[in-house]
Amino acid sequence: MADPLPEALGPLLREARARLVAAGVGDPALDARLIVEHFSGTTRTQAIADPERTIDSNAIAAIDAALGRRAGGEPVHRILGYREFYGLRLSLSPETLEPRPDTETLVEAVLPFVKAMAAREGTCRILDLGTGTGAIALALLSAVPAATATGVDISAGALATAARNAGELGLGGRFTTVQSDWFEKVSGRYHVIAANPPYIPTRDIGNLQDEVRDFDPRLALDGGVDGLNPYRIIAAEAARFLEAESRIAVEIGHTQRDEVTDIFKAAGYASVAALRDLGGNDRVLVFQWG
Ligand SMILES: C[S@@+](CC[C@H](N)C(=O)[O-])C[C@H]1O[C@@H](n2cnc3c(N)ncnc32)[C@H](O)[C@@H]1O
Repeated sequence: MADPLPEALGPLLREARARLVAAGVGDPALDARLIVEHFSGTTRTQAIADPERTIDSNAIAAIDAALGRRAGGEPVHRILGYREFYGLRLSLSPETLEPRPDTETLVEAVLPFVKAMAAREGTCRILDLGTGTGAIALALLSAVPAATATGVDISAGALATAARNAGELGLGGRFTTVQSDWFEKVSGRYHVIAANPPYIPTRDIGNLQDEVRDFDPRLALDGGVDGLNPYRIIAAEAARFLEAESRIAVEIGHTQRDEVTDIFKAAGYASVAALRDLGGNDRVLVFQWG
């Protein structure tokens, strides 16, 4: 059994880190800091300025349990219950994918268009297909006060989390949710459709990192036999829900650029942009309709 954790903040952080190092965790210093700060309600500045500060026993017990979970392989943001995305704190639930920094590339890709549409038309209607935590829609709404968004997901649990996130961020008045199998229950027309659909081929799910395979919902990962099924459905049906001069932007797996481009071009869309993520991988494709 591990030694009891120290009560003073500085030594507590050091011991937390040592436990995660011993467990072989990838970024032990960062994860130890996130866990200690979250459960003790302290900040990085306090750890530097006041390392002798005493942490109460309830917080120590919570940190102890959280370190055990992290050492056992649970992703740190699942333990904290939230993840930052585009500067927004988004709550997670078992039904939601953890939003990833790569997906911020999609937000950046359509943001200028959303801003321009809102300036020209007084609004910009956004449809976020497979919204999960609401990450993409809420990031765009937070940046463009005149925009509105509809978040679609097949998972009722994900939509409940997205609606809660919208409310907590003060964006609930401009965000609605629709439980739907892609476009089945969707109505209206939109200036922007954004989607980060499941795109992992079914046979590759077993080879994903443990933290992804065991903790992100399978519904958020599995894109069918070749990983491209959701793109085929979206490309075939989106036109009926798009305004003239609109945009559709999709996140892709890093090897899928040509295949997904072909799917959208064959359905009548024109390619507008292809963007790479911070790691230099192909990540986002933007198409125009009309
Ligand atoms: C890769 S996750 C993306 C979540 C979020 N948009 C993000 O970027 O973090 C894909 C999402 O699509 C949803 N989904 C899967 N199949 C769907 C379907 N047939 N219709 C609607 N949503 C679906 C999943 O529940 C999941 O929330």
